[in-house]
Amino acid sequence: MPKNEIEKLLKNNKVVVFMKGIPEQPQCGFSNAVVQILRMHGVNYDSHNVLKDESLRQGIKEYSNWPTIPQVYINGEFVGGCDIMLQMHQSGDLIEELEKVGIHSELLDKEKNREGNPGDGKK
Ligand SMILES: N[C@@H](CCC(=O)N[C@@H](CS)C(=O)NCC(=O)O)C(=O)O
Ligand code: FES
Repeated sequence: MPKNEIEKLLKNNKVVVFMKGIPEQPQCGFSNAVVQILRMHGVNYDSHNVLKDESLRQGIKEYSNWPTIPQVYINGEFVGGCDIMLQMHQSGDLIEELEKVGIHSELLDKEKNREGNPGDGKK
């Protein structure tokens, strides 16, 4: 798939995921991990199933110069695959990156509620 076609896909949503399968039924553990992470943050995103489109499967790897699927894009920029998303999730960087593009992570609200909730066992 040519670069300009991919750019069109990237413009459709702030968060775009290229994966194997669909969010409701990922076809690979790596794609599933990314879906689970985004779900935890309550992020709305576009997803594209590369297993249904061989030219997309190859095209997206050339576009990002990244050899594997899944691939997550925020504001049209390649962010990473499964390992990077997991790291960013664990470090808190993902919340920050989402915030930068005006997406408020649901996980942030949950953390705040915990801190502000007396009797939750936290000191
Ligand atoms: N370590 C990778 C795991 C993803 C991965 O290894 N994907 C492989 C197997 S699903 C892949 O896309 N291979 C090329 C292909 O299937 O086109 C990550 O962080 O995303
Ligand atoms: S499809 Fe086999 S590891 Fe992803």
